[in-house]
Amino acid sequence: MSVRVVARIRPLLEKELEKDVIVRADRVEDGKPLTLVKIPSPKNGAEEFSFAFNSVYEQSTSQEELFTAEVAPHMKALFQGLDVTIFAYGVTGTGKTHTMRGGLRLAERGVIPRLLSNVFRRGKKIMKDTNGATTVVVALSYYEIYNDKVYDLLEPPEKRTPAGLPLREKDGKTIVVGLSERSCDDLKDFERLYIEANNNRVTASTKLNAHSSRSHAILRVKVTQMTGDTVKESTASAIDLAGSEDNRRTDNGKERLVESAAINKSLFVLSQCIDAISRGDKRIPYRESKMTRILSLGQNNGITVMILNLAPIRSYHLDTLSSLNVSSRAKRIEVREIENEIVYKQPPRTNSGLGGASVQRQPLRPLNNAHNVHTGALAAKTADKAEKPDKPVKAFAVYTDKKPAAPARAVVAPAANTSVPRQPLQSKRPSETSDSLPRPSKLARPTAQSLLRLPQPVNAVASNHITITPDQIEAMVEKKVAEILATRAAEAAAAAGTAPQPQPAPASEPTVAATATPVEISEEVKRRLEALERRIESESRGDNAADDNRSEGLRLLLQARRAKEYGDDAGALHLYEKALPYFPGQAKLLGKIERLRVKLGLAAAAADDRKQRLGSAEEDADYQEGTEADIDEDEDVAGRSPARGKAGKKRGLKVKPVEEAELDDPTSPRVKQLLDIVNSRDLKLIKGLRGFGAKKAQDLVDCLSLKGDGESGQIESLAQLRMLPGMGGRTVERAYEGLVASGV
Ligand SMILES: Nc1ncnc2c1ncn2[C@@H]1O[C@H](COP(=O)(O)OP(=O)(O)OP(=O)(O)O)[C@@H](O)[C@H]1O
Repeated sequence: MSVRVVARIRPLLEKELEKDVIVRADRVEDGKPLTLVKIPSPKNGAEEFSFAFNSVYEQSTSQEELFTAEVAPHMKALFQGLDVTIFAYGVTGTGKTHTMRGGLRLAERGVIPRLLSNVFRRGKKIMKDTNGATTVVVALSYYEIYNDKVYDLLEPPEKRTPAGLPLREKDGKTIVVGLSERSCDDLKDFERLYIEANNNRVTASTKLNAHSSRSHAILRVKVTQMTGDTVKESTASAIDLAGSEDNRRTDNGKERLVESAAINKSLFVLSQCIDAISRGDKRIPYRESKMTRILSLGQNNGITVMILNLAPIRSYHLDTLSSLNVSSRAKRIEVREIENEIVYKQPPRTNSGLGGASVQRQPLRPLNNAHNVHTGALAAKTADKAEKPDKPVKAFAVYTDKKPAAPARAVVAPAANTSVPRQPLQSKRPSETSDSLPRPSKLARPTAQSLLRLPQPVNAVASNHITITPDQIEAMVEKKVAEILATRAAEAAAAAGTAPQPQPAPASEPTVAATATPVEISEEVKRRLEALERRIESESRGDNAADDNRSEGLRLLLQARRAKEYGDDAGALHLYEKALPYFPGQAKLLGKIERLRVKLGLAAAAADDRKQRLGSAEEDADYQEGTEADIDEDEDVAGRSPARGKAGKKRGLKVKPVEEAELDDPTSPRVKQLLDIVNSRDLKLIKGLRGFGAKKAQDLVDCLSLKGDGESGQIESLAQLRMLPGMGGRTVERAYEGLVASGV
């Protein structure tokens, strides 16, 4: 299966104002097609996020242009036996129904009527070209998923049962039991059926959209080609998903809230599936909602086009960012398309009810790299034809266009946060390099520069690797530490009513200031340097995963926020904790974690943790400022919540902070004990580690089992453990501290 992800920005509606437009389409460079969506940071309007897609369609794009570019190229594939799925995703009121169904006027017709028109035309042509030797039959099924129940839209509403139609797994496929199917001879037939069926669809008025679709609508167009004894069957599915919405913005009543919770939950599961697939997880949670079960993203074969609908205005800001993040993950899903097999009439092929998955599902094979390319021969061919000479960018990236803050400093060249594209590596596969479009660089872990909050160099955009030397790092760290210690000393002196300490050395002198004792400084410097070296070391390993860290962190935060909205506090906590390594020491994030832990009755550990973390959090707060960990709504961590009070009281429980050297000593009994537990791959034992919930433990076991059973499958050191997906420094430290505290 290949997934092509495109974005469409809808025009302004009546009453919407040009001055509120914040979303725009852009290109990587002049002369290239539109492939970027740009949107300002909600925290800092001067900073802009960019999301890259296979294609971006701006406000003025007509229905015909979208269809011609995104759907028409796959019609040939449909008749060659590939399943084609087109789905519209986005917040309510962003134009999904307009895109899929469209208006009544000819020019306003959306993807669905155009697709049907194309299918009938091609079908007739095939029959004519083969002098009737091949017969093409088109059949429709159309149903909706409303409040996680499936209803047949081709049947009158009175026939609906409260429980809806059941789903069943059969031969590895999900089928809707009892779904009707109508054969359809021409466009007129289709229009009659479709209009009638749409009257059965649940829509309602919300504050955001007067005719909001409250259900996911799935139209399956089954194309059966019969030549002699052979039958080739393929399905085009067009899916108009219900809009995700923020209930705080909709003033929804009880009924709407229930609907909305069901919609949001299924879309949340969809985003989790997309994430799981793009991470290469073995377990894809698609069974957790009917919509994802039916959509079978990650299970089906063929071609998928995901159209992300976006509203251009400010009132959708956070929702738009959230959708952009989800679709960005979808863009990384890439597996080979498989043509549906040809079957022979004897015995005749049974109708699947779902139509689409007429062959056994083939599990997704995610790409090892983070690029989305059409590797399938067919897709490559269509892509070549459709996209030459301006093939859309093949890589997905999220990055900010931070404006240079200060004059250039020659010493440091930043690794990321640039809007200037990076040249593709020569070693890449031809399909990745052939489009010759440069790939914009992504946000990575904080660079040495950002860690120290040095001014951005003017020439930042021209560079994409670290050129900082160890001596320079040392000088900078020492300078920064000296400044911090001096400030603290001054504050302490002021608080104690003693004379103020001297100010730190001027910025031009990257040496230790004379405000703290040499012993204090060298220990502090050593600790910071080691931490910094580890970070730089992992960064300079240069793997693509590190390159994605920031966007991964953002994604986790957005997911956590959603989980919280659904009342899934445990899930939210887990996701916030997973996000923490990407925003180490981020005060607000720590606050959210702490509050959730308290809420979930994990107060003691929260207090413990908080105290452990605060030391570095306070120091790090300045360079972390403005990271997207702040993206959501909660008040500052230093806040006055009862949680903090409670946590504060339990501080006596804190164990002695772990020395870094201790953690890196493989002969330390605790380190050995922790490694033994990890290497046992025993879920129960791992779950018993501090900071490990069921999910994290399962993730670790899954990850270890991927490494195999041989010697190489063993984790030899905590440094190695830290590098595993989902682990990170804090997790390992906490697990270690837990063992120390329990004194086992
Ligand atoms: N490309 C477009 N051109 C003109 N009007 C558009 C376009 N896209 C959307 N609209 C208009 O915007 C409004 C909202 O669109 P639509 O109902 O399709 O949103 P939706 O995403 O399907 O919302 P929901 O999820 O609530 O069903 C409609 O009035 C629609 O006509």
